[in-house]
Amino acid sequence: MSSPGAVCEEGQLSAAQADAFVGMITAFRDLQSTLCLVAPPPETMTELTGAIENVATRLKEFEVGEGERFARDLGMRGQGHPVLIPYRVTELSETSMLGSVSFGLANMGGDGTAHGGAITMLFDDVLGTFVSRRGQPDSRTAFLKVDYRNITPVNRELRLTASIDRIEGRKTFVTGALADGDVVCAEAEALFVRVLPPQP
Ligand SMILES: CCCCCCCCCCCCCCCC(=O)SCCNC(=O)CCNC(=O)[C@H](O)C(C)(C)COP(=O)(O)OP(=O)(O)OC[C@H]1O[C@@H](n2cnc3c(N)ncnc32)[C@H](O)[C@@H]1OP(=O)(O)O
Repeated sequence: MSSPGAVCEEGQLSAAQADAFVGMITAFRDLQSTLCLVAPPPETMTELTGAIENVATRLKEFEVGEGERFARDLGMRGQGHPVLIPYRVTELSETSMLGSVSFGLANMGGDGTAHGGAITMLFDDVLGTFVSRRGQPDSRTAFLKVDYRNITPVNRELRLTASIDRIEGRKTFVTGALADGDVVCAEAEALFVRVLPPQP
């Protein structure tokens, strides 16, 4: 079955590899979310811990070097990484981006709202990827400021916007926002600086 929204147009993976990997990551995310909801008896937890350890042991058979790892195929917009928040890009121009995102239960801080750190991580990933595509590749976050304007609900489709404000030499200044309908949940302001060789 094809995973909805699997995107790898810039990556090295074939469509079949990308679909299969995103499927595995999606199952892992479901596990993380489920863990936030349950209260099993100790013997069940011991049994399931063994099952999870077995999966990790099996996967370790396929460890590869940097550059060959599927999770680093960053063309997949957060979908191919077990911890990043997956999002969709619906419009992309030279200086702006529109997309959508939904935080899962595993990203919850409390009372059905997203953890502030998860929101900041989303902005870093979205703005960094956007700068790589439309600003300057090989840039790193120099600063990232987030204003939490209102609570950010989990399990709800939110609007994600980003724009490049200006480029000065190696510096790309960007802003981003996350909104629930007309309500602005959070806003971000960031500077990405293009690294110079031999910087890693
Ligand atoms: C095939 C295609 C694929 C496409 C799809 C690709 C996808 C690919 C997506 C990646 C998506 C992941 C996005 C995550 C991105 C991270 O999270 S990166 C990790 C977090 N960031 C870091 O670890 C950065 C650590 N810091 C550093 O490495 C260095 O401090 C930096 C940022 C490279 C800058 O150091 P530097 O190169 O020595 O530059 P430096 O001379 O200090 O500063 C350059 C200029 O920036 C200014 N500046 C530097 N820092 C600051 C600051 N904090 N505040 C204000 N100004 C500053 C300086 O004042 C200077 O300004 P000018 O004098 O030129 O006007």
